[in-house]
Amino acid sequence: MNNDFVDKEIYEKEVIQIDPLIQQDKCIIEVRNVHKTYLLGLEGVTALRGVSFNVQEGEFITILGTSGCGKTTLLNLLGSIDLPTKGDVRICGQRIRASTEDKFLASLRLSSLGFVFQTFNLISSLTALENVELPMILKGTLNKDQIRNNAQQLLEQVGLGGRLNHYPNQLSGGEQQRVTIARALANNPSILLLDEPTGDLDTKNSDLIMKIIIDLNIEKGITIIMVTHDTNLKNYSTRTIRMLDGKVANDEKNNEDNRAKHIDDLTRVIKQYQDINFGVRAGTVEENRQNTSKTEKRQPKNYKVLNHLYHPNQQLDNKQQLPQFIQQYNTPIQKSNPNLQIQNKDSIQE
Ligand SMILES: Nc1ncnc2c1ncn2[C@@H]1O[C@H](COP(=O)(O)OP(=O)(O)OP(=O)(O)O)[C@@H](O)[C@H]1O
Repeated sequence: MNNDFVDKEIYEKEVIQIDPLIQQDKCIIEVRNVHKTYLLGLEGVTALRGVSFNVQEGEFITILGTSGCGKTTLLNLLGSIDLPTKGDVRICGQRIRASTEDKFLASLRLSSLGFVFQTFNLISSLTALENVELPMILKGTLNKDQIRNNAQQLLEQVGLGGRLNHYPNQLSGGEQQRVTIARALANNPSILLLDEPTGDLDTKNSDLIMKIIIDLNIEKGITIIMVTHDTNLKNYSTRTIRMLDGKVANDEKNNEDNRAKHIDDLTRVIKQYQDINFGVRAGTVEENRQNTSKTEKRQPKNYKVLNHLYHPNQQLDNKQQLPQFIQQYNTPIQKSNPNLQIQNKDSIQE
């Protein structure tokens, strides 16, 4: 990591109360009594009301709960996209709090975290290959050839070796989501955070995406945290957290045999798709409509393109802006975080 980005908080050794049953050395995320209140006009909207749990390295956690219970808010805090109003979040040993600098958070996200959202968030003016290259260019530790090779390999891993130079609008929804996964993996993240990754996909593409995610967890040991409305998807994970009204209502380990059976079934189904027609095509509008019974309808979030990788409010809409953008990224500018201004710590409703 570039030393310019290293926040002095890295060296702080503040003691946080850890559940004694959990092995501290394998704990990759710690969430302690986290609250989040958004200020909407003059009123506070409380999204999280005292959430605590630990995530162990290599876990695959599904977060379920009804609309508005705080799942996305929690995922954003776990990904350091947003900051808690009160409470402690530690990601890969780094403490995140309201005063943590944006530059440090952006660097942490770039190095350790991968994000996949329901809406694919690809840059429309860049090819699949260039979209996957971007996080590596921004990190700035590899040369041009290494970046190109890595991006190509990642796209091959998700079955898109034949689509390297396609632009997002030349790809199906499932293919775009696979590019997003390849991009999320570009800097070898320890943690992959997914918000409804299959929410906009038909069953076949949803199956294929899930298989890729499962393989990343089992074969590469990447810690997965996935928000979904599709309760069936919990069968592929090792643990399920159910949220209710901004709190954890239930947190339990999933049955390993049940998981293995569902993964076997999924592998078999995918093999059938590929036997019939190599690759998985996106569903037609009609097919997608028919498939919605499986997943509760959800309004897609209006994420700004790739904001999760960079500073808040940073926009990158076309290729021409890229060099200037990279230069800006490498220049230590401290931008104020709007969330800090709208939070009123005294107004938290317990
Ligand atoms: N930026 C914001 N400003 C104000 N209120 C917000 C903001 N983001 C979320 N909220 C509110 O916080 C609460 C939790 O929202 P969140 O998006 O985390 O829920 P969710 O469980 O992910 O819902 P869904 O499943 O519908 O996506 C909701 O009441 C929502 O209206």
